[in-house]
Order: sequence, then C-alpha cells, then structure tokens
Amino acid sequence: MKKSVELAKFQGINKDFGGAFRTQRTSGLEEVIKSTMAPTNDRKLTGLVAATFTPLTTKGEINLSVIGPYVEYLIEKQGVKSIFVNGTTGESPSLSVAERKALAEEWCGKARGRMDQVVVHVGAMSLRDSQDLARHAAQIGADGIAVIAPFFFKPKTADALRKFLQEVASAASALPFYYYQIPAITGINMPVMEVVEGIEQLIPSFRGVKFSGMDLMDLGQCVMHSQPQWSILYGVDEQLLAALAMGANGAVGSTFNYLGSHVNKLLSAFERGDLIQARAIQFQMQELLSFAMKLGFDVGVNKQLMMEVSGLHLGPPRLPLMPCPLERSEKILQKYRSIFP
Ligand SMILES: CC(=O)N[C@@H]([C@@H](O)[C@H](O)[C@H](O)CO)[C@@H](O)CC(=O)C(=O)O
Repeated sequence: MKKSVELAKFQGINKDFGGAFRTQRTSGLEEVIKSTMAPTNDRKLTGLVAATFTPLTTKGEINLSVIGPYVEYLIEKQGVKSIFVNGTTGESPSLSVAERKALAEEWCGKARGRMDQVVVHVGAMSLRDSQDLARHAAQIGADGIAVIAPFFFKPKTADALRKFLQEVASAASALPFYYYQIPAITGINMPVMEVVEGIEQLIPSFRGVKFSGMDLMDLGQCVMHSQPQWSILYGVDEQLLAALAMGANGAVGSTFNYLGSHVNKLLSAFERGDLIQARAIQFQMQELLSFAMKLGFDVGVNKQLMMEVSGLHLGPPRLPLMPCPLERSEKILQKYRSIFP
C-alpha cells in the first residue's frame, strides 16, 4: 500500500461516526466490475449497532409482536439506529432456519424507514442453511449480512474459512458482507487479518468485520490494511474505547440495547477528543459488567437485564441457556441503577 494512501487512511480513521462514507478511486475496468458486482447498499456501517435479543413467549416460541416496540425503544430511548439481528445475543444457534427467517423479516419490516441499517447474521453450521438464509435476507431487504465461522467442524486454515464465506456471500452478492469473528464462542483463534487478506478478490461484496475478539494488535492490523469502504466494528463493549483509539469505525454489541444512550455519549466524547469523558463512561460500563461477570453473566442474564431496564417482554432464553435467577437479576439491576441513575 502506498505511503500517501496509508496516511490518508490514518487521517480518515474515526471520522466515520457521522455516517459519511468515502468513495474509492477505481480504474475503468474496476468500475465495470463494481457496477456489476458491488452491493446495492453502499452506505458505510458506522456508529452503534445493537445486537438484538430474540423475544420469546413464556412457552419458548418466538414472539414477533415485541419487535415493533423493541425497534421504537432502541430509537427513542437509546438513540440506536442500526441493529444486528439473529447473532449471538439473538441466540441464533438455538433457532431453526424457519424461525430465523421469520425474525429477520419482522426486524427488517419494522425497522424499514425508521432505522439506518439492519444487518442479518446468516451464519450456520451447514453451508446450505447459511446460503438459504443469505438469499432470504436479500429478498426481505436487509442492509447487509454477516457470517460467523462454522464452529462444530472448524475450518483449519484461513483459506478454508474464506471459501466458506465466499460460498455464502455469493448467494446474496447484492448485500454488503461482514465476517463475524467471536473466538470466545467459536474457539477459532485465527487472526482476522489472515482471514481478510485478499478477501475482496473472492468476495466483491465484502464490507468489513464484526470483530468480537480481545486481540487489539489484530484489530489494529485490520484497520491498517482495510479498504476505505470497509467497516471494522468492535464487539467487546467493555473495551470499546481502546478499539476506537485503534481506529474501529463503530461497534456491534449487546449492551447497547440498554446502554446505547451512554455509549453514544462515549462515541461523541471520543470524536471531539474528550478522552476524560469517554474514559469515564467506559469505566462505568466496566463497573457494571465486571460486577455482573463475577455473579455469572451470559445471554440469559443479559436478556433479563434488558427486560428490566426496557420493560419489554423478551421472555426467557432458550435451552440450553437458563433463565437468570431472581436474586442475581435484582443485584445486577440495583448496580445498574446506581451507576446509571
Ligand atoms: C460474547 C458476546 O456475547 N459478545 C457480545 C458483547 O456485546 C458482550 O455481550 C459484551 O461485550 C459484554 O461482555 C457481542 O459481541 C455479541 C454480538 O454482537 C452478537 O450478538 O452477535
């Protein structure tokens, strides 16, 4: 990469929160290729993206009726304008393909005209299921798709993983495609940098990474070598500020469901160079999460906290996750209220 390009990119880093996107200079041939293969939505994904919980009834069925009020809550109370649905927080590995389609359709329908972007996670252990979900996401008007690495039969090399991602992306080539890395869940610790190397040649619709790992050097390398149209979105909410300093363009996370208004202030503070304020908010988030983690924090506990803060009826998590014990949820809610009065 030329030095001037590197410098321009470095200077452009973190100017993305306002939603601006930069266009790439291309040759005539590249223009032709782009016009035939580029995704129809070329709006760069930036800012806060809430990874949504999946509403279930008390009997454990998906509860589509909560999705409309949920979207309104995120917009009105949390200032969150983009969502990432059917991900980890949404318990996608515990949902059937039919349930995932019904949920994705409802999220897209309710968010249409109200939110900036809806990214549908379509990753699955079966390539065919993943392709089916990707095609469906395109039909229902999703703004992008993301794919996690299959984690039962794990790809052994970056090449194998890239091929899997390519096969899914090609089922919905008109949609921006994001690689979803989350090593704590998948057990796949391959550096993201290795996975995305040369990926735009295989996947013309590739638009970035949802980076949910702890390795900030790998994150920095991804930022450094990313293309202008890519979004590097961080997914470990409790250390978001470090990722912003490293050049992340935005964040996808579960806690933005109930902390979005505060984290938006963190982003604004960072943007105007007020590190004291940004750090103070990050420390508040850490205070809450470290308290919850000591008591035991998983998607079930997180979902309960969201229910109590928002008043939305999200129901229990699905087995094998267990509902949050009452005593624990009371303590966490109390802590939440003391930190964020
Ligand atoms: C392991 C995990 O669930 N990570 C969360 C974080 O938002 C996480 O809940 C938060 O940082 C608290 O640890 C997200 O990265 C997951 C996510 O975005 C998703 O639901 O797909």
